[in-house]
Amino acid sequence: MFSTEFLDLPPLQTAAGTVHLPGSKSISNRVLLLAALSAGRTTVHDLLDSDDTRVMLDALRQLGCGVKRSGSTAHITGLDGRIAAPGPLKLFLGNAGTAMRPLTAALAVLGGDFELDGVPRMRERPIGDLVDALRQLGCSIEDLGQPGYPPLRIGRPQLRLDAPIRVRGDVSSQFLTALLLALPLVARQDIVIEVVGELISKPYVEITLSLLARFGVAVRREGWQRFTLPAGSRLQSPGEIHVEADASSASYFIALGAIAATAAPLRIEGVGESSIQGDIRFIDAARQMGAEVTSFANALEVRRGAWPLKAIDLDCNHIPDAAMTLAVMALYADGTTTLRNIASWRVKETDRIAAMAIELRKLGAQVEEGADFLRVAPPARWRPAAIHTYDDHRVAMCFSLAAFNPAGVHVRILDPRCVGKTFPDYFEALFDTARTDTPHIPVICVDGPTASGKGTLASQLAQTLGYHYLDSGALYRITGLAARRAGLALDTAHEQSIARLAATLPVRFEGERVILGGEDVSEAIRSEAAGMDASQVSALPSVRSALVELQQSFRRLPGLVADGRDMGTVIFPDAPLKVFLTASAARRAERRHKQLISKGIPAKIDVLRADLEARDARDTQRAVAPLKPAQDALLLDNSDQGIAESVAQVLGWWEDKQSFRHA
Ligand SMILES: Nc1ncnc2c1ncn2[C@@H]1O[C@H](COP(=O)(O)OP(=O)(O)O)[C@@H](O)[C@H]1O
Ligand SMILES: Nc1ccn([C@@H]2O[C@H](COP(=O)(O)OP(=O)(O)O)[C@@H](O)[C@H]2O)c(=O)n1
Repeated sequence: MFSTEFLDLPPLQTAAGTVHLPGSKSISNRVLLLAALSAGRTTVHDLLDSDDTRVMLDALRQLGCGVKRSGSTAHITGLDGRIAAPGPLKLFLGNAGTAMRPLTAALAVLGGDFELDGVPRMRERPIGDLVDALRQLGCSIEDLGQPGYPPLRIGRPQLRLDAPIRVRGDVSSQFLTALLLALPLVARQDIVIEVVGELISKPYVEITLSLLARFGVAVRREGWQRFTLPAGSRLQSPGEIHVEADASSASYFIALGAIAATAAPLRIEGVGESSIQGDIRFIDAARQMGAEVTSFANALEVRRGAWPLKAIDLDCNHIPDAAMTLAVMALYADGTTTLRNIASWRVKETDRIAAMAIELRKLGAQVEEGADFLRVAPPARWRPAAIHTYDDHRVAMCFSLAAFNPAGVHVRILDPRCVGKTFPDYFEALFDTARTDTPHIPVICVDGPTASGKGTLASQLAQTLGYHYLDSGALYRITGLAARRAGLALDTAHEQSIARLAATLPVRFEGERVILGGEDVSEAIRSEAAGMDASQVSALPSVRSALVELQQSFRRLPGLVADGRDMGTVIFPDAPLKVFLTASAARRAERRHKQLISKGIPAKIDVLRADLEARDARDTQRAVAPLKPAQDALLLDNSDQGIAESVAQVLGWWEDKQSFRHA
């Protein structure tokens, strides 16, 4: 997840490959409970890994259900309607409404001695309407705290199933869902549920009904008011079941395919067109705009069809969340797009109609907004923009698609971490599938002599910007180490052998750790001796060229900060910002001394200074890629600067180069 203040998207051009969407939370927890209550063993694929699903799995284990989990797959051995561990048992359900409500209903009709509780916030979330409905049925439920709220104690019921059960539908559809999931357990006769008040969130009840059907229970429905569980209903495992990905999350990648999958389709795994989620109908709208969508059992393939996209005029009431993505697709259309019947946008995470209008205008679009519509005409001239995201994950995700604009203007997404609500790795998934010509991928180079603070500065810049980081010195250090271990003297006589080693280094970077052939060498390469060895191998021209490609391969979306000696002069000559960092020899020796002592490595300041001057001399005098500022480098002497000051200075230079500074 990107937790930076902002994320700059360079111009993106095409899209390809495969994206795996995270599973839907509401489907995950329903499937787990149904699998646990049914007869037979169920393999659940693509389960969402989140707090709420972990809570549900723990509770099911406590109830004696067989649960085996490996990665995103879970094997559940169902209880076949009988609770193996009827208590006394205390179940802690965190803040998971999708666990608390249906478990309360299921345990209450089956009976036992259970106490259900959660975090303090859970004790503030109402459950009284469900409890009332269950009591009408003859369930024994005691309020242990404030009436109508958890914690609850559940005892043994005296079930009366002949009269219709009345449940309120206008507070939360989860109460109805809980009854629908639980009552098949006791359907010795037809059981009727009547909804009081206008049922909200109907698509979620659709999901419940559709999952019940997968588990062998066909609920009869009269409108949204009356539901009947037929006598003899029994939950039966379907064997295997896939948890669908969130269909509204899919919308960003369906749009991505429509806009940018020009050579081959973009594959979206986790959801197919036969999805039980209402938002999947986004596909129809995308097709109307020109997308070519092929659907598979649990995947979609999308490619660009009509281009430019076709403007549409659409009632979006049935896809309120996913429709926001259409507003950004409209930027690429051949005319004016109108999205109607979207009044609910005004009361979501933010006033989404207003937010979309403001941000689309920043990019140069002409936008008209009404109480319940949005009309978008594509920009005559695209403008770079810093997109405000209003703590709304969907604003952040859909505006990322503006980075494909044909003018190649940059797009800045402010507060990108807001995507965490539904899709924490959204931007990672985007960067995995988006393609752009290498020169578009920004690189900041930080070159300079040893102990000037390059590594410190470069890694902090990378962290602030959410960019990748290349410590090129580490590659020379690793080469030096590998050569030593191979028994090679680090001289010209062995240049070709060392170069061959360098070209095939089995090296992996795992965060701060450096792994060479399975061994963690992060410490070993940091010694001063390893630095001297690095300096020697780095003077060998064949070794330098052997490492060029590896270094350039670090230039990946969304950008790179690279530190070394020749980043700006040789490896990334086209980098938009090059910094040459220096400090006096005395200051550098002091810094290195402090650094080594703090790591418990003994060191003498005058020896360090002599070493670093020797290294400076070798680095600056070697024939190939000597240490020197690139012609277009900005010089920074940080002898009298603290770290934060150097970082701020360079970030200031970077901002000066950004076109949307004043956007
Ligand atoms: N501007 C600075 N002011 C003071 N100390 C610094 C500054 N930049 C870096 N340092 C310290 O100097 C030491 C060497 O920095 P490092 O980033 O390892 O240098 P390099 O990568 O250039 O060899 C580190 O302990 C770091 O904390
Ligand atoms: N791009 C680079 C990076 C490092 N090097 C060499 O590799 C050695 C170790 O690099 P480093 O950046 O880890 O060293 P320090 O600056 O931290 O001492 C340097 O002394 C340089 O001789 C290089 O030649 N070119």
